Amino acid sequence: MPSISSTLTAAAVLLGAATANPVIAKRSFSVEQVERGLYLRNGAVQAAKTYRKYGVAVPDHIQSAAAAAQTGSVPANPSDQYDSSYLSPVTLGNTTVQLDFDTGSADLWVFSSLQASSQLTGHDYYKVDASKQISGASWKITYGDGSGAGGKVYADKVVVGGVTATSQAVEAATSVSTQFQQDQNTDGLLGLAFSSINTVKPTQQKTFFDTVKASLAKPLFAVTLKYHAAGTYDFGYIDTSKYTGDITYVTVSTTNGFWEFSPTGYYVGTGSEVKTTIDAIADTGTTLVYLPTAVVKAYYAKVASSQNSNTYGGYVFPCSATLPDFSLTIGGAKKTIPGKYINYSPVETGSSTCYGGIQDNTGIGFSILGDIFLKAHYVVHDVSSTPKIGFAKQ
Ligand SMILES: Cc1noc(C)c1CN(C)Cc1cc2n(n1)CCN(c1cc(N)ncn1)C2
Repeated sequence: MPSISSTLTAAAVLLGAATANPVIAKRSFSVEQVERGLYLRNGAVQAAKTYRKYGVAVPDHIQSAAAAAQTGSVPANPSDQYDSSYLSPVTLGNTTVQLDFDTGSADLWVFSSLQASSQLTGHDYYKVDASKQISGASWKITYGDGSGAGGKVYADKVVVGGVTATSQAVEAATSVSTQFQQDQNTDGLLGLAFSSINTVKPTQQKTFFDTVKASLAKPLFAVTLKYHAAGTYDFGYIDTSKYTGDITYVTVSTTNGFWEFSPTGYYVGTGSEVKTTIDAIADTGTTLVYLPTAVVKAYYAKVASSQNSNTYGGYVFPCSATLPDFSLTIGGAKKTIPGKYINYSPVETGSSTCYGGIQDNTGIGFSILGDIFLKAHYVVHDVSSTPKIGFAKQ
């Protein structure tokens, strides 16, 4: 078996012989170096990798630090038969509650012993400990649908799927809006947007992900919401068993505190691409998809007997309708919502008129890719360098 170097030499000679001119022309070229963004990775994990790469025993202190790199997974359970929201178990101090993980907000808040007991019926709630209170801190949040809550702030241990934040800001409610009072499934929210939109005053607090990201094996979380079934939120790792094909990544703008990016076109059913730039956020806390008027009109033009109803406040159609798929172009790749996911629910229990999962974004100021879109994809939220979001088909 010839040595590698002799083979390479022979190849070089052959290559040389292949050119007509016996003197190999001298060419020059330069490679421009581009400074890369900050790579936030778990140092011990990277160091251990390097030792292993060169066959060197990993020192114990690096081994144990790398071993300490956290990963975890928690279920995302539909709150009702229509996937109105998804709930995940979280342990705050020594109480486990069911929280709505919300990539569209940045407050971790929970029903608490600060509320009137009449508001706590049917809920698990956080029993505050005055010794853990963050003195002088308060919070107040209002969501896009007008619901909201407010209260005081405590620093406590928070565990999500085994990932532990030893001291996390826990926002204990003193009051919640009627939408939350009437929803006995939701004990609060865990915000996964950027901490720049956290509402705690006078000192803004970090999200759970911001608190733990440096301790994670990889500074990312992945969302697998499902159609009428339990999915997962994974922290610190990518689970290749949860998707098919490639993950398409796009850089996000964090200017508004959201996972915000711009699809460059859309498809209705088997139609051809309509190229148009759409400013959108990925938002697990929003049930439906909200898109520009023209896009929504083009979609329902292909749904027989659909109408934009003043009575029901949005596009409705016969529950028996066959709905076309809807796709967006993200990072040059076509990302599809199956038509059946776009039949959200009957407008009222027992009605044969159904409410669309795609609605008009008028008045919002941007588009929202809520659960109806997200439940068809494996969605990676990665802050290892410039924040980016990745979509793969489930
Ligand atoms: C939602 C929902 N839909 O049917 C039910 C039941 C619920 C849950 N229930 C009514 C209570 C409720 C209201 C809201 N949520 N939960 C989640 C936070 N909300 C958001 C988040 C966000 N990123 N963007 C807009 N709003 C509003």
